[in-house]
Amino acid sequence: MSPRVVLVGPPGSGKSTVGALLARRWDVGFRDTDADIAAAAGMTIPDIFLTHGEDHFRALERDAVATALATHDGVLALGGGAVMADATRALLADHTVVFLSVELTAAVGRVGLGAGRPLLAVNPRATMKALLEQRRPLYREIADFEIATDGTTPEQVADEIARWTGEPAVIRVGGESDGYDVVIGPDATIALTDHLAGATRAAVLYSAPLEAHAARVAAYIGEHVTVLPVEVPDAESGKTVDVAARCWDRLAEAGFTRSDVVIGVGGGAVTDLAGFVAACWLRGVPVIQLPTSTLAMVDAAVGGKTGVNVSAGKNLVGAFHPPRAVLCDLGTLATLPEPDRVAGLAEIVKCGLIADPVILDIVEADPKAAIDPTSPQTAELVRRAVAVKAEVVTGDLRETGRRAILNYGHTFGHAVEKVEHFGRRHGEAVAIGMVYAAVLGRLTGRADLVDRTRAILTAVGLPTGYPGGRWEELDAAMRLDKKNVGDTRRFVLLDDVAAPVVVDDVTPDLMLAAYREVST
Ligand SMILES: NC(=O)c1ccc[n+]([C@@H]2O[C@H](COP(=O)([O-])OP(=O)(O)OC[C@H]3O[C@@H](n4cnc5c(N)ncnc54)[C@H](O)[C@@H]3O)[C@@H](O)[C@H]2O)c1
Ligand SMILES: O=C(O)C(=O)C[C@@H](O)[C@H](O)[C@H](O)COP(=O)(O)O
Repeated sequence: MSPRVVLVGPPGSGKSTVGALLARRWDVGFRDTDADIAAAAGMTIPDIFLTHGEDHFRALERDAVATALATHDGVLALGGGAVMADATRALLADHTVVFLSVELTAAVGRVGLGAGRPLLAVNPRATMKALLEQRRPLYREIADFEIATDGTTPEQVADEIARWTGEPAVIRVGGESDGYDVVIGPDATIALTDHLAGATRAAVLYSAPLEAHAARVAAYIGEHVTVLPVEVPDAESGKTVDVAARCWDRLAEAGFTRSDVVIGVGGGAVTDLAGFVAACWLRGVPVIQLPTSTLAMVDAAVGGKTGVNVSAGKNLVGAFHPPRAVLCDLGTLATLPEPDRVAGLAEIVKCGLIADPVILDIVEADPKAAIDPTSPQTAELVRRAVAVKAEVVTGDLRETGRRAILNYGHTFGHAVEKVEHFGRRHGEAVAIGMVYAAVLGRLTGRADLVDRTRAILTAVGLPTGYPGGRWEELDAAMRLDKKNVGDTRRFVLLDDVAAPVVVDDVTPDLMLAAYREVST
């Protein structure tokens, strides 16, 4: 038996409040070792200090922590000084420990001037400052995860801890009646059976690298529906009208009706194809997306854009067809090749640049963790990026206005993909496109984000330049961009981080100048 999570932190960090919230959320018990000590001694903590001294209290505390770690399976909060004991820190090494950090001002503001806290009885502010400095290294030594509680509510802290400990995040896209959930977690696939209502058949579209996962999905739903496995060519080679037609033939053979469901299992190319196949069959059947790449989770599978490529360009044929649900099983990322994980970070960084600067902070703080499919940072980055897209799409499903900001970096990025005959990863092209857009932003008098954009993309291994001598092809491809209206050329630029604007007044000279600046 072991606590689900152990909360440590200084006085005023909110351990007891957050601990009680988590216990209720998980329907488990909450235990506080300070309360255990007071109950066992039959007196308050201050009285223990006054009557028997701190050394005696610390001995009682060591025993109380050891007992709780061995006998409690819910949420456990330790007294602020418990980590001072070497023996306690040694015991905590085998448990999931979260450090709730708090800065001095907030801590003093929360605990007041020491009422009822023996260690803060004299000169509380100076004593608290010394405690924080003395104990912070010890908290960090034993913590698996640290969360700053300054400026946040206990509910927000509990949410973040729940996510970090693997609880699926559920993000709603659209309204309660016409929207859908995006479920993000280590085993999100298990939610699939919640979304098969009314279906007799399920066509599972997948490509070879996902054959094993698709087989697991088919086995998992096999007792609920008749499964029609449909293997499609991998990556961009599957995003064609011919492949879609072959899928429709398979649905016809299986007698697929409007109550049946298409399930896309794979990267963005598969989810785009699956969505397009579902959008057109019988003029629309439900699709459930099971994205297995970072990019598909944070972008392709969410938002309802479906489509295929044609010789004239990328994604030029398609439909808006929102899914019934999107299940982002983070566990599938373990087999995603690193270049594809890196490519997905481009769309995550994009979300940081257009809407959520915390994304940029997380990636800049630890680029390696951002690439690691098992890191808590990856889970948080996926959740934040999905939240950005969900908020934008909810307000503008068919890209009649604000949704265009999600296209940041794509005008030049899609042109790169076209010029390279879709041979380059979408995320890599978008990365180059974001540098191009940052240069255009500076050239048009907006914030200069070029260096920060280049630095963050380089830190995770994304390209930031493009060969020269290809302007005519690139310019011609950008003329076909779906954002363009009439003869105007529209770009999404940034007045500053999280301040996107859609403009149609970028001159050809500036477009060429920006290309020259990103040319390598
Ligand atoms: N519809 C939209 O709104 C939208 C948004 C962004 C991108 N897209 C589209 O998404 C596509 C890019 O998606 P992508 O980056 O996922 O590329 P992808 O679909 O080509 O997948 C990249 C490679 O990774 C493999 N793969 C995927 N998940 C895996 C896993 N868990 N384990 C092992 N291998 C795995 C795939 O089989 C493929 O070989 C592009 O076609 C782009 O246009 C669409
Ligand atoms: O969902 C959107 O809208 C986006 O622009 C998201 C993009 O990141 C994504 O690559 C999308 O597929 C591009 O849309 P498109 O309309 O330019 O094909």
